[in-house]
Amino acid sequence: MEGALQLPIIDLSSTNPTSLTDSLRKACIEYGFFYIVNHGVEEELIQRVFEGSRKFFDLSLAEKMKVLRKNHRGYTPFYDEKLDLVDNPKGDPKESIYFGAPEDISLYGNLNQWPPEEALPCWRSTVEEYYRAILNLGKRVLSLIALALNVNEDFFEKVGAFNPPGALLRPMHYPVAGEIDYSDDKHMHGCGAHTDYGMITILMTDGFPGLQVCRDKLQQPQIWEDVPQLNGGFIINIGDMVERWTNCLFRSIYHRVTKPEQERYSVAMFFDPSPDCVVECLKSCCSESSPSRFPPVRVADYLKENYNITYGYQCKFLFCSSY
Ligand SMILES: O=C(O)CCC(=O)C(=O)O
Ligand SMILES: [Fe+2]
Repeated sequence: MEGALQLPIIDLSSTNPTSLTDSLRKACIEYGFFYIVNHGVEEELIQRVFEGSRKFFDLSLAEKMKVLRKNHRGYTPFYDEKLDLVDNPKGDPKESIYFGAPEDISLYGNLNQWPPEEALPCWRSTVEEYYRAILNLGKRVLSLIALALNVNEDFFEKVGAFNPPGALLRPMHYPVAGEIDYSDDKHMHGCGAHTDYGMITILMTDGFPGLQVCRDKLQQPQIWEDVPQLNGGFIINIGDMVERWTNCLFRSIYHRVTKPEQERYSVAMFFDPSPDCVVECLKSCCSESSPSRFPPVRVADYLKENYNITYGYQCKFLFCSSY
């Protein structure tokens, strides 16, 4: 642990659009991580999501296993996700649950999975309300990111990134020693080092520390800096897809969560573009002297490859629109 990082704070209530997009551009280039404040999401809704999430993870393992992840929606038990096989060879000692868009009705119906309403009253309505609020916020942030890249503000809509919606909401729980045996691996982290695969991630934590970033993964020894929760703010990071669109101008930064000293909860929304969207370097981000570093990629192919590595399975249904 090398100390806390002073991340840029982007104030969405700013009445000066040029200074807003300028500061956002700088934040995406220099850090790939930033806070947003005055975002319009009610504190009361955030508290309800955390309260429901604690109650969900408090259910018995047998109850949680009834909503075990299928088609990339549902409960992911401890050690299911393998993000860093060096430090966390058994997988990450955290549990989580994935939700897709409430409106995402596939051939198989809505794929989200819910425990019975009696077991967890109002959980479904709270999660759906939060999903819609963060989806709107994410669309707003992505339109500002588009302006910061000097493309039209509806760029991400126009390339089909939201049609159908690919964003996944994921409440997470990091237990303390006792519930999890950390003793056999002293380097183990709550969440192994990784980058996020999508466009952006919008994260809220319960305020307990743990999140760290490594701004230069090639530098040895690596320097990991703490990212504290900012009161009233969301933490946003750039994902691999925006890094590829911008030819590494906007950076998808390695991050992890340390072994928790207190029980810790967080809720992330991953803005993955739609499966059939093709991500290709923006013209303004490459030239003869600085050619594109990545070939165009179909989002379904990129996500499939990465989810297969981290979960070790074929995620067919996640991409059912493309089969
Ligand atoms: O729980 C956190 O603070 C971050 C988790 C994370 O980075 C992820 O799930 O991708
Ligand atoms: Fe992440």
